[in-house]
This record gives sequence, C-alpha cells and structure tokens, in this order.
Amino acid sequence: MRADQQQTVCHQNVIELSNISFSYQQKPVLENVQFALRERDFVGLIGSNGAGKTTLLRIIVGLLKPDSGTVNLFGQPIGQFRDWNRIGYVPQKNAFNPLFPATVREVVMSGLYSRNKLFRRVTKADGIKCDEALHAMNIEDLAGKRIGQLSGGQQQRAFLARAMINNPALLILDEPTVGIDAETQQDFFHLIKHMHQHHNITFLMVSHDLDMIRSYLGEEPKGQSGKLKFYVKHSHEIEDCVETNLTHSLKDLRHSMEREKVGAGLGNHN
Ligand SMILES: Nc1ncnc2c1ncn2[C@@H]1O[C@H](COP(=O)(O)OP(=O)(O)OP(=O)(O)O)[C@@H](O)[C@H]1O
Repeated sequence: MRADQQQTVCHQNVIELSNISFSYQQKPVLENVQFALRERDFVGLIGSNGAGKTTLLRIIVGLLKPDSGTVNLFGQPIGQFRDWNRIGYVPQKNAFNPLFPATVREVVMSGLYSRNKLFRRVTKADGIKCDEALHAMNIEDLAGKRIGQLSGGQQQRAFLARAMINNPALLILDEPTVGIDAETQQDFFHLIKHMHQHHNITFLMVSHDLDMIRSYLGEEPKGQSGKLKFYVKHSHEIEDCVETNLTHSLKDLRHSMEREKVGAGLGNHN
C-alpha cells in the first residue's frame, strides 16, 4: 500500500457536517456549520452559553433534524446510517432525572438496546459486556446501587460505561464534568485521554473547561463556525498512520490504565 493510501485509510471522516442550519421555532441557532472529524481525532467543541453546542450534538446523533445541510456518519448520509452501535453518546448530566428508579447495572445495560432492538432479550453475552464496561470504569462495586444515589463523578463513570458497552469507535460527550470536583475531573480527563491515545477511540466533546481543552488540544482552534470553535488533536503523527495495533478492547482498558499509573508512580484513586 502506498503512503498516501495508508493516510487515507487512517484519516477517514467519521463525521462530516456541511452547511448545517437549525432554528428553534423562528430563532436561528446554527448557521451554515461546516466541520469534519476524522478517525482518531479528539475534538473539543467550545462556545458561549446558547451558542448551539448541544443542539449540534443532537443533530449529529439524529435526535434533531437540521433545517438545511447534510450530516454524514462514517461516510454514509445520516438517513441511511444504521450502525448506531459504533457511536456512544453521553448527554448533559442535567438531562437525566436523578430520581429515575434504575440501578447502575440497568443503566449500563440500557446502552445495548440500540434504536432497532428496544425489546430484545438480555443474553449471557450482554451480561459479560456489562461486567466489562463496569470493570473498565472501576465501578463494579456500584452495580446494584440506584443511579440517583451516586456522586456526580460516579454517575459520570456509569454514563460513560453505558456509552462504552458496545465498544464504540466514536464517543460524543456533552459537558461530561459539569458539577464534578476538580480531582475527579482530572481523573476523568486522564481516562478519556488514555482512551484516545491507546484505544483508538475518536472523541467529540463539548466543554467549558478551556484550560483542559488547550492543554490537550492546543492553544488555537482548528476550525470555527459562527460562535462554535473546534479544537482538534489527532492521536498520532501522520507518519505513524500505518500503525494499527492500538488496543481497542474494553476488557484491557482498566489494566492498561493501571499499568500506566504504576509506570508513572501514581497511586490508585477513583
Ligand atoms: N427545545 C428548545 N426550544 C427552544 N429553544 C431552545 C431549545 N433548546 C435550546 N434552545 C435555545 O437554543 C439555543 C442553543 O441551545 P443549546 O443548548 O444548543 O446551546 P449550548 O451551546 O449547548 O449552551 P450551554 O453552554 O448553555 O449548554 C439557546 O438559546 C437555547 O435557549
């Protein structure tokens, strides 16, 4: 394979947005948004309150339809896209009712029921996937607890486990650390950076944490559309693009995190 072909394979567009416009009733929120996110990118989406970040994510995951423009997912127009298991989505925390009477295990398992399979029977293999996701996020011990009884940081891990249960190629996170203390935020960022660098997962994350975004993704945005700014980091250098041996296994995630911590002389903290 020639080098330029190898790059093409590595740099496939995972999300392509062309001229997306959207209004709520008569109020325009997004106008002609253009952006492409490639495999192995980590994209931080920044914008002031009301800039339309959540609206854009909801359009990307098919919950809202744009007034005009097109969305392609993994090279397919969104209307034809069926492979929703490849995408994990964690909505804003306050979008979830904390009194919802479900256990952590039930919440995580619900990530398996994609749009086409709402009433599928739970199999033994599903249970194993759930155990792996709980283990990867280090919350096995919380499996039987009501989701509403957990701390903000624990809830975030549970929602991340829910989004990860299908081993997605793309994770979309909407302000994942809102309301979480600084130390837990740092652990969370460490976890998702690790997933980006070592597990071949592509990220699109809305955040107000400009310091975190800049420290990982660089000082300047790579793209801008209206009030939205896209900060981008690719998980490896172009010349390494032929590398394909990145681990993409949920089972291995926690072990490799722990190896990294031992290597860096860090203790175990949740
Ligand atoms: N269901 C709705 N009906 C009418 N207007 C809405 C609706 N949802 C959001 N809006 C408005 O659309 C604009 C964009 O909202 P959106 O939630 O996408 O912004 P955001 O950039 O995610 O904001 P924040 O940083 O505050 O989360 C806001 O002015 C908001 O009030």
